Amino acid sequence: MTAADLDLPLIASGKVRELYDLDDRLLLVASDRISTYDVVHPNGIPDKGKVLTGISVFWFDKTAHIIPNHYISATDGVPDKVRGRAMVVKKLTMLPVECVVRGYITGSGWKDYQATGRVSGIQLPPGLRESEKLPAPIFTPSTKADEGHDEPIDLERAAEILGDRELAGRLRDVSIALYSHAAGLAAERGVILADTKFEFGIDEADPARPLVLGDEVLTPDSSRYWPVEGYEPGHGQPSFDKQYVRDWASSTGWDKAPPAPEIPADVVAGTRARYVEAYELITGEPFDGWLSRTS
Ligand SMILES: N#Cc1c(N)ncnc1-c1cnn(Cc2cccc(F)c2)c1
Repeated sequence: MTAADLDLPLIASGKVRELYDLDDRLLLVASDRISTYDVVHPNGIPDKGKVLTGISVFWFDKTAHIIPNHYISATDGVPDKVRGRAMVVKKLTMLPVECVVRGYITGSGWKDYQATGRVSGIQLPPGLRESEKLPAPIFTPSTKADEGHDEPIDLERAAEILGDRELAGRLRDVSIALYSHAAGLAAERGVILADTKFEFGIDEADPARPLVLGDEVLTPDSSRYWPVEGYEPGHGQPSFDKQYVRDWASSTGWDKAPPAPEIPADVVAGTRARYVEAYELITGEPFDGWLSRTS
């Protein structure tokens, strides 16, 4: 699968997203590409990009009272070719720290905890089980790696990288406030928000140089969502959106090294259904509503 190939200057491209230049703004495009075990499959999931964009727009609206964000529009200025899966956003000076908040101990955090009893330098109580809810959400920042995985850092190192101890503390406080608010709303809808990653920037176009929430926000690609039904500490939890395709990938005997296998039509359809279900559970709205609002 290729990038959206728009007649716009491409600024950046990730595994599943592209960023285009609109002079004083940017166009953030979510593709239908899907990666499992950090490898992108040759065929995508129809409407995945639209689901993730719709979820971001939902959360930008629900969190704007906590911190301003870069979202401008999902219609005005969006080329027809990517309508519904692209956002016009403010051009920010992005901060070089990934702001991860964990409400549950899992993934790389679980591995660090098993090895050291700590995550990103934060001492946790002994005896926690995998996937257990933490006594309180923790801020576990990481550096942005160009290749490979981001490196976990503690708050002091984040302050050094930012060159601003107060800003590091603000990123921690705002990230935890955003996570806690979103986790509360998700819980009301029967979904556990286990952890998430925020990215922030400075809006230099504003004389006040405010801190602004950027990137995608609280999507299944930047977060771990688990169904409350069946939640059980002591082992890994099924990913709300990707478990279906991960289970298939594991059943094929694929060694998880590139190239990733082509996803069969039935697994594509089942995965699309999980993404649409995630949109409707998280937002409380029918997915068709997003498509009609942006078509
Ligand atoms: N969001 C945002 C943003 C902004 N509002 N202003 C300036 N820069 C960025 C920006 C730069 N890199 N990224 C990550 C990224 C996102 C999407 C696709 C990619 F390839 C890479 C985000």
